[in-house]
Amino acid sequence: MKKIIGLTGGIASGKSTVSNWLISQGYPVVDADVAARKVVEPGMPALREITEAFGRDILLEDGTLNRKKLGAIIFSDDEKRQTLNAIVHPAVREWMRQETERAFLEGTSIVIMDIPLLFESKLTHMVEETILVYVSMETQLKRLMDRDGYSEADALARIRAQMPIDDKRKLADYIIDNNGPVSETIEQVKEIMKQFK
Ligand SMILES: CC(C)(COP(=O)(O)OP(=O)(O)OC[C@H]1O[C@@H](n2cnc3c(N)ncnc32)[C@H](O)[C@@H]1O)[C@@H](O)C(=O)NCCC(=O)NCCS
Ligand SMILES: Nc1ncnc2c1ncn2[C@@H]1O[C@H](COP(=O)(O)OP(=O)(O)OP(=O)(O)O)[C@@H](O)[C@H]1O
Repeated sequence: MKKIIGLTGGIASGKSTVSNWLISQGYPVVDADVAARKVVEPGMPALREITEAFGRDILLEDGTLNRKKLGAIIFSDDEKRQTLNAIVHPAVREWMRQETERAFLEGTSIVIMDIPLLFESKLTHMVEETILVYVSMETQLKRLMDRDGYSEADALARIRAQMPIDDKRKLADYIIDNNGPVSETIEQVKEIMKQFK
């Protein structure tokens, strides 16, 4: 039986911490953030569309996307974020579908899709089960600022660009509480994964 599990959470909630452990255990993880980088590489149609919408100044000198600049624009402007999403998300979905198909062809029975915007983008139809990596907003803000060095205002803008993580709790099939130490988080992941064996 083939199964696709959606792993989600808010920004800096600990998805990579969980998915890195799953990868270390041999589970195939298809990551939407990786997809979102692949589909805007030089030469890809989405990058051309981004330069048409945001201007050529959105590129670095070597022709790659200036992610820092684009992030500063889209996390402070809902309309511009929607413009970017409309360009990038269809290509991300297609890449995710292909990678998942490839993993199944290689013989796996479970694929984990790591999708930060699983609920916001209404992508639950792509998966059979949903796992939320949960932290309180306080922990989320602190970890985001510590990891990426954002000011509180910049970190809050990123958090507010997503569905409040407390609302995601109501939508998820499984919830992993990542407020404590990583070891406790991994114990919870192990318990959940037992059910899919
Ligand atoms: C704006 C961009 C260039 C900023 O790049 P940067 O390297 O700083 O961030 P990165 O891509 O690593 O994303 C970090 C996190 O930000 C959050 N995030 C990214 N894009 C969005 C968005 N459009 N809306 C809400 N949250 C987002 C996610 O939690 C993600 O895990 C980049 O995030 C992007 O291209 N976003 C649009 C694609 C997208 O929606 N990606 C999220 C998964 S599909
Ligand atoms: N249980 C924990 N205790 C302490 N720090 C943690 C814990 N879990 C994650 N972190 C740290 O918090 C930060 C965010 O975690 P991680 O990068 O896994 O989140 P993410 O959800 O993948 O983020 P993003 O949405 O930005 O991709 C990282 O610096 C990570 O090392």
